[in-house]
Amino acid sequence: LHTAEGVWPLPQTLISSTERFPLSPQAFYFGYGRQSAAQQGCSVLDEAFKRYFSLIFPDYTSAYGILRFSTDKPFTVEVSVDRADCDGYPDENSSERYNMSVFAGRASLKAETVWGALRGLETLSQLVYQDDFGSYFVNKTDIEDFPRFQFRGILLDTSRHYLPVQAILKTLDAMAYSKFNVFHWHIVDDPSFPYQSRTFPMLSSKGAFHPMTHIYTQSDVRRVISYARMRGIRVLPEFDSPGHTKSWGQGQPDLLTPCYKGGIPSGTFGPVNPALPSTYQFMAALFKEVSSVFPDSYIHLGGDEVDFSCWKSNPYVRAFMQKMGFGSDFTKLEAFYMEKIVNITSALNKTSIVWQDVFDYHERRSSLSVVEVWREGCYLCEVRRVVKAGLRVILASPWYLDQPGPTHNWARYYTVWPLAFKGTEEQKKLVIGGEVCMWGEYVDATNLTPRLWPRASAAAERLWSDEKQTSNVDKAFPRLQDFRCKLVRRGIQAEPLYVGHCKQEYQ
Ligand SMILES: CC(=O)N[C@H]1NC[C@H](CO)[C@H](O)[C@@H]1O
Repeated sequence: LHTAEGVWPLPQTLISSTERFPLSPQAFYFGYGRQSAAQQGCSVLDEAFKRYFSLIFPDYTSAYGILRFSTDKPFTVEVSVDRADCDGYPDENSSERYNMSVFAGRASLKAETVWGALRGLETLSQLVYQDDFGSYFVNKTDIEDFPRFQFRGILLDTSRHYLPVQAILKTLDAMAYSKFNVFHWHIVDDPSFPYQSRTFPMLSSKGAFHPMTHIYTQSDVRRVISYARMRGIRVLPEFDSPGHTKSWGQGQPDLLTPCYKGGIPSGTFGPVNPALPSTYQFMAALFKEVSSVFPDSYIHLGGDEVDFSCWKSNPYVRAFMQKMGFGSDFTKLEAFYMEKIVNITSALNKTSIVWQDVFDYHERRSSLSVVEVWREGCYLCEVRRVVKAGLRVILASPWYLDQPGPTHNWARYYTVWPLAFKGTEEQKKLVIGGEVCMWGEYVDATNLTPRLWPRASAAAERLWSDEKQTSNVDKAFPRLQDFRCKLVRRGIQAEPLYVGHCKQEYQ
């Protein structure tokens, strides 16, 4: 697989030939085109040139190299971008389009933005191959490429199990190899609160599994955001409420609803208490901090799986319901609460994403922006309902990779057709992309990587490539096997798809 067929995800249009050019590491250069708006000193690309040199020539060390690679005909990769957004962040509108031509002695990579250039460098790194003697080659190739969907995410859950920062950075590396561009950080939940808030330090000192070893300091968070930016990956933080907030109550007394039994508090707590003004003051202060720590203009507010029984048992909440005219319809209370939080974050210039439960409960859906569809069943029916309401959709349902089941069944994540519902072109445009969810109930740093890769890469091709060219599982299988060996060579412990071998096995 030495042609562009060997690139995963498959580029939109590619023309490659059997003509090939030898490469020698000590005569291989990255440079900026004269017309490029970005030039030397562009942080994202300078870093990428170094990173991709090592990825393209993994066994090259200067001493070793000189002995072996004699053909020192120089090969230059000339990168040109229209916009020098070198010090900015990728966002939901960033163009990732690139065009690349590879011919004798030279490759020309052109893109609108540095983010598109990063995608082209990843493709180039997958086009280079070694013959059985270890010599490097690249075939003559012409590629025009761009993503089918703008939002291509991976969710990690760092509450059910704590993930060391190194595991998160490793996942960001692997994401870039498959051209994912959003890291959805489900950072806190019921069991633990590892985010160290400077406004409310008690949240992690009381709510983390351990206040010193199982936390993310502000510098840890900044490191993840910076590492992701260098790879053209957005970091989308999720602070899920009003449910999934048990750990919040440890550090913030009075935040959660006291459940009642027989007319008196039972000592257990439920979702965030929607009846207290102090709740919204706390939330406003927390989201004010979160909005300044995470630069992305989107924020995920959760809103999934709210159990109403505790709210029902609490006389003060019931009285609040009467006062608000909600009667005994608790979905109105959840909608009221979510609308308040959406308003808090939009006042902070953030666009919110919520799980589909919020949409399902809501009448006044106009206050919502993006809905993430995650429930099983006819998920395209749900997608259709959401786009008919004029809202944008992220599809996660078919890609819950944390779920047990025939884990080797990568085809199950490949044969997904996100737009296979009755709708207008306008409505289909509202499907902005999809997301692979790796929830943490049974996952920590010991099994995260093999459970995520290469199965998530099956979704990556669905989200990046042209559907017509990538709808045949039998044609994809050898390509994904080949790509899995590239991941292994790059130090990603991607599990095997079936019987076979890699030239270089993991060790
Ligand atoms: C939106 C959502 O998925 N909520 C919960 N659903 C089941 C998941 C495990 O597969 C997690 O527990 C997650 O917190």
